Amino acid sequence: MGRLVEGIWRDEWYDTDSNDGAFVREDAGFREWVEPNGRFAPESGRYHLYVSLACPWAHRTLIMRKLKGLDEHIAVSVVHPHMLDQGWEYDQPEPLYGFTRHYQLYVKAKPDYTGRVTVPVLWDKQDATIVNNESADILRIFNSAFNELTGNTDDYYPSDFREDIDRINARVYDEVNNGVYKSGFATSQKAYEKACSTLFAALDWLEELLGERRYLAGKRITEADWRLFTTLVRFDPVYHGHFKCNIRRIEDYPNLAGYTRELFQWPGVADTVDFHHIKQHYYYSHDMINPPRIVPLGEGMDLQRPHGRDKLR
Ligand SMILES: N[C@@H](CCC(=O)N[C@@H](CS)C(=O)NCC(=O)O)C(=O)O
Repeated sequence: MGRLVEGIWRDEWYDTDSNDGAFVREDAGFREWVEPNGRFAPESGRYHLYVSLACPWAHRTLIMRKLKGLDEHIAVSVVHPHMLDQGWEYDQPEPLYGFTRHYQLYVKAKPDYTGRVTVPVLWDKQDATIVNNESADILRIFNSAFNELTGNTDDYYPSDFREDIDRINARVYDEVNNGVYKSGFATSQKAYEKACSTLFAALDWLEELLGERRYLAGKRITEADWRLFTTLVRFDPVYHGHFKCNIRRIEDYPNLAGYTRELFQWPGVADTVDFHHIKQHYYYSHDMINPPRIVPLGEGMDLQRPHGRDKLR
């Protein structure tokens, strides 16, 4: 694990000391957009998506790529699940430049880049650069930018739901998606307890909401659901133990558990979930949390069971 400083790789762990033991996530460095008549036009085969199957942020983009029928237009490369002293690496050299380390892409895009080297990355083959490395943006790009090419106009950020979606996303991002990391990467008891209690208060809120609504924003599935799902599906097998988010399991929340199963069973989605990568990545890579690197056997809840969410229709 490390970061680039002016284009040079440095092996270092997150700095929590300057924040009283709390983990603070760095903002993504590339935030361009794919749009008709823009620098990055929506074209088939022009973009490449680099992901980790373990990473919840990258996972969202894989789901949206699937839901929006982009498989044949945007190819994908997957990093090895273990993120060690060279950061993310490729088992086989990646297809565009033969790189074996993910940071090489960042240096190619910006030779003096300073910052973390993360997945997902949406890469433009034409200009040989990173278009965007923020999953929340990539979701929205996939949601609408390629509609003319695919003919798929399914909308996961519909205008009349946006206010609700944005409000829900804001809390889910800070307290749940990032909340599990704040709990797991905390290096002081106080920072851990704060993150973990905030996380479970948010899960309690979601449990109640999902008792009234089939999906987070109402009757219709939206990006807010897919953003939450990738954290929920990792929760029982990884975050509950490895990140010490152990006040309850998702399985102990009837509505959240049924909802997680429904989203898992959504056409195409189960294929994007890889528990081997998920468990190997977290338990093996974070040796400061798990020094012997033992990967536990359990895989969490049975996601194939009927979800029973139809009753909320
Ligand atoms: N804001 C980014 C965060 C992405 C992110 O942090 N990805 C993790 C993997 S789950 C990563 O690549 N971490 C490497 C690092 O922080 O050095 C997004 O949502 O796309």
